[in-house]
Amino acid sequence: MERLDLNEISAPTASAAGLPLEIASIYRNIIGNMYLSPKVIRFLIFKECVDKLSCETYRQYMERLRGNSFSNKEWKDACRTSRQVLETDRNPDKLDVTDLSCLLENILVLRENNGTRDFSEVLNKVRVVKNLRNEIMHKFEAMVDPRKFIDLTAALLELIREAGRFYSLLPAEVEAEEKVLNSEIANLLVIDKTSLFYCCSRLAMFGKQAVRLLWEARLTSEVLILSNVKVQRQAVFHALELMVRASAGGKVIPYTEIFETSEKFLVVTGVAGAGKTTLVQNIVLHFFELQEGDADYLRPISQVVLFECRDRYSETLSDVIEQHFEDLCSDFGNKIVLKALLRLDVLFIIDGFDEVHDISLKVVAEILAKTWRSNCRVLITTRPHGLKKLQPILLSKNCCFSEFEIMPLAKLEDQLAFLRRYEESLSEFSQVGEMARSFSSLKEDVRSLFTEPINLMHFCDVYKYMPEKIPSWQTPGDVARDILSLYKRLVEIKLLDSNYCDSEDMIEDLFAVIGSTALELLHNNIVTLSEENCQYLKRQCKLVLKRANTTCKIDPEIVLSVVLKMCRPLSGKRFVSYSFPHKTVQEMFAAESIVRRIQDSGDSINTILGNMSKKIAQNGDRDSSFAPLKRTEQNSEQRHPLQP
Ligand SMILES: Nc1ncnc2c1ncn2[C@@H]1O[C@H](COP(=O)(O)OP(=O)(O)OP(=O)(O)O)[C@@H](O)[C@H]1O
Repeated sequence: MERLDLNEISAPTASAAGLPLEIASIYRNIIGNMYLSPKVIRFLIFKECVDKLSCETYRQYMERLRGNSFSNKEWKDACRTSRQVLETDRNPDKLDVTDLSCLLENILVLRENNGTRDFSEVLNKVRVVKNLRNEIMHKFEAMVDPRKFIDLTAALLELIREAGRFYSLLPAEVEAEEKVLNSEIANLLVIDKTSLFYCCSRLAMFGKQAVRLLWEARLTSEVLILSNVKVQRQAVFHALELMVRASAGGKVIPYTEIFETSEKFLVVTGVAGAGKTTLVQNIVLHFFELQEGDADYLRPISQVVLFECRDRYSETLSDVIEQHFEDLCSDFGNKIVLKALLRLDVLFIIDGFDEVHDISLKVVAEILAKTWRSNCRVLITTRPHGLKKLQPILLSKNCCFSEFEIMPLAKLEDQLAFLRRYEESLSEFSQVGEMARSFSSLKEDVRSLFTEPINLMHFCDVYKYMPEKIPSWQTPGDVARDILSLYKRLVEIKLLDSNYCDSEDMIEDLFAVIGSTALELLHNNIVTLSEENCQYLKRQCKLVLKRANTTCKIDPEIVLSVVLKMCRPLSGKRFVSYSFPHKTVQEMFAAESIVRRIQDSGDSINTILGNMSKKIAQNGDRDSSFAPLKRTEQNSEQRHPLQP
């Protein structure tokens, strides 16, 4: 049985000690499924595969039995999620119940050519063990139920006896196997705190709570991009549809069905603002509700780990694990917790692969390398262009994946349903239905611009702050122009609040500075600003304000608080950072900056971007205001520097 180094763990926490019955049941059920069941099925595998050569992988062995090679499709259909381990492994030691039962079933079927052996009873008994595994590992109620362990051990003893009958073993051999099993069962009356399974048990018991603590408050509500109004994410969530790419020929499915595919790796693509991040955040929230009976599609998932590729602080997977399971990591150490996690059915979510940088790429690579042979699943979201970089990485790590694309909200009825949810949640819209009505009055070609949630969100903002603009929209270009002027209007309102009236030129200059910053950041693939980055931007704005020579004193923070939002760190050990309210907003500012430069200098986009690259290459990180975030000690007080 797998043991921990005693030096690696400290005493259990009081909470574990306070729940001895539950933890004891979980511990036994975990050992039953992760150790005893594989051991018994392996006993049958050894009997069945006496002619297997040690140098053969299981795929090669099966191909020898059937006399020819499997096509890729045949292999996938025969072995589903186990196909990669069975393709590479040569002995059954590292295979779990799912892999072992799949292997045994395939071999029995392959050998059955002359119909002389009736193996249906053996298979039935293996299936009982496998089903118990799935029930226990996927349902917390089953995992804490001590009767499940009794059922499992009875099923395992039955399986040994059936093996005796099927392989005509000597009674002494069967009895010896039963005796070993019974004594291992008896040993489980005492919890071995040095066993990896104990760490798995603690994770099963407390892991979800820890993840909930980290994410729930962050994800439950959404602050709307411009209005600073909070809505409940699940109340406004519009269930998106996804298109299955490649072999499935463009079938459209509800997002909850993506987990039904046999691939462990799921890639969800979507254009800017299509709703990728919102989708995964909604999935995480659903995961917390599992106990209440909702979200059955997440049943097979026992833990969730969410990693955002824009994260510039987590250097290893171990850092990510520590953020999620801080207490368990301090009891067992990060490495052990990660090792235990990989034995459970974890869903790793990697959000925004298109934003990946050198540091986060290492974390992504580690997740892929460590999960491909486990029962974990990995859901990755990316804008479509990120796929070019992602695909070769997935293939090099042996990760077969299914690809899904978020469908645009093309039908008017869907767009209206989307808007109505927000309208109903925003109490400030006194007359619910008015915003949707205003939307339906748009010209068809203008309306067809609003196929992504982010655009509908912008519609909500324009409707709130500049409803008079909407009837004048004739072309898609009119909409884009007004969304940016909306930001200018908001800054203007803020400045008016500070008694500053003559602001038009100055706002243009401020936006030029912000736009050029947004562009430089994007050029470096940076969507998260450090406090230093922010201070730099503030200094630039101060220069503009100084040049404007105003009589009243204006704090640049007033302006920046409209265009940047604070991102709270995931753990107290990390630092506050800032970002534009949405990447698409940063892109709008950057795009305007390019247009301004083209108008001023007549240069092409390529020349402008080429000059930026040259400047960065000449200066290196030394002078770049947007070098990767630095690890500096942070003030304990996390004040938004943009908020006076
Ligand atoms: N399914 C949805 N239901 C309700 N609102 C949504 C939904 N999807 C997205 N939104 C709204 O649209 C905004 C943009 O969506 P989101 O950030 O999820 O897009 P994205 O595809 O991750 O964008 P990007 O590629 O630019 O990072 C969200 O902040 C949210 O307000």
